[in-house]
Amino acid sequence: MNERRTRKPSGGGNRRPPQKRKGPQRPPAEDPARMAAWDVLRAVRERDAYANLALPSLLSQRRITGRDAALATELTYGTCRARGLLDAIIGECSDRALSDVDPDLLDVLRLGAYQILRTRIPPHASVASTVDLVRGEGGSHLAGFANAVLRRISERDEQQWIEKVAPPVEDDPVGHLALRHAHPRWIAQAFADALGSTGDELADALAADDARPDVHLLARPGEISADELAAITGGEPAPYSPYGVRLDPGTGDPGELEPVREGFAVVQDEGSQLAALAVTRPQVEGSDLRWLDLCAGPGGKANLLGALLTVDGGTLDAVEQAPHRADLVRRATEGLSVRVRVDDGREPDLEPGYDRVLVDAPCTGLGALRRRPEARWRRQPSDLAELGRLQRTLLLSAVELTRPGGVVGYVVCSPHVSETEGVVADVVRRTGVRQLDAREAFPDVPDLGAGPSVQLWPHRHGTDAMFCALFRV
Ligand SMILES: C[S@@+](CC[C@H](N)C(=O)[O-])C[C@H]1O[C@@H](n2cnc3c(N)ncnc32)[C@H](O)[C@@H]1O
Repeated sequence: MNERRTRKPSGGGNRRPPQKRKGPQRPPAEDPARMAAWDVLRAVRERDAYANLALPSLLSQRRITGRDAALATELTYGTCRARGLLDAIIGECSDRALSDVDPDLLDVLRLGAYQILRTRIPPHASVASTVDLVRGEGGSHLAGFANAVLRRISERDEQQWIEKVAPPVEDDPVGHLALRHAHPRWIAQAFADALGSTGDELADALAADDARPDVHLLARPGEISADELAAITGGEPAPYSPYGVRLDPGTGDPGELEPVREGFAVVQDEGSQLAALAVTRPQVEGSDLRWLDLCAGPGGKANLLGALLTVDGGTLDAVEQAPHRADLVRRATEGLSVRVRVDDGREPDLEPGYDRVLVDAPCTGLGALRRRPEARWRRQPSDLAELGRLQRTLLLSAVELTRPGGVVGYVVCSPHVSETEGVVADVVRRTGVRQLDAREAFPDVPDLGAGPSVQLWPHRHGTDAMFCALFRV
């Protein structure tokens, strides 16, 4: 093998870093798609920006549309998702530790590596276009470093790199699958614990979690039926939610659809619809017109519950601690019989005696990683302890606020057992509240496991990984 090609290139650390770019205001470059992707990667790293908010706003500021916008989207989201896998491979191809490589340069190497390994762009074009970016921003010596690293990466395809850098599946199945599907190990382990699998099902779950999710709409009850909405939007009725519509992947921006602009429909994952509906399913004796949503912002489930209750003549109280998120709830539930309150759900200033209470608790969001490309690399296991305390306290508060015979639903968008079964077991032990078989509240949904709680999964149900437990007070 050619010695120059096998020698690990060094660079970045002691040399002049790429000039700081001036952010979104700078004029579009010759390669607007890649430049936009690079700028968003930097905003994610430096400012903790959300890629799925930063990118659309930057595309619109720079008037990037059509194929360039599609390419920028693919490169930005794909690179954010695959970061851990890309870093492992880049690390193999550089003689410097990644921590010694200038962070801007590392971002562009990730962008180049992603193109080489996970797109149909020919490897030589991926290398050349990335090196051009570096040359334009950082000068020729850094371009040389980038060229050497990326050319080494292009000597193998993704499968071959995984075989080289991942731990052997026989020694460490979770570690192997985590790297193969570009997830942090602790998250792959959390999925494995929840599924009871370190084999094929874990691989399916991680693969589905690494894919672009379908977009679902909620047809607002009382406004439009799912069949009508599907006919207007060209989507199809969702498999399980009577109010859900699954959009065709080529539909474009769902916010531009007429029924969404006019407020007859909103974007909402089918799993969220099912979890909200589950709280309405168990029978309660006597009055059933006073419901509470204890963690309501930004108002997705309050919208569905409020619409159902408005049709029946009841009222939903929607509590949200953050004022700006309470505003979102107000907007989402305009025209419905919903009272929005800014309050702390742990000790709200409310009259107890609700017929149904939903606790859609703050959580790690490990069940919706598909929707936030960078989220899997930002979350930390240390987030769990504080969230766990909050989740327990909110669920205990919900039990206190519910009348005897009423129903409480505990929902999190996470399969992590410490946020799901751990919280449920603790609250059942402390209060003696009776857990219901939540599977009965998900009619016609297959593969719900042994119960009594329900855990939805992208690979089984095509939804986010929502967890739902139901209780009778
Ligand atoms: C998972 S989100 C709820 C999503 C919402 N149910 C929906 O479907 O759109 C959790 C919400 O709880 C809010 N929250 C956090 N701590 C709270 C507290 N102590 N009391 C009330 N709300 C709280 C957060 O600001 C966040 O908006």
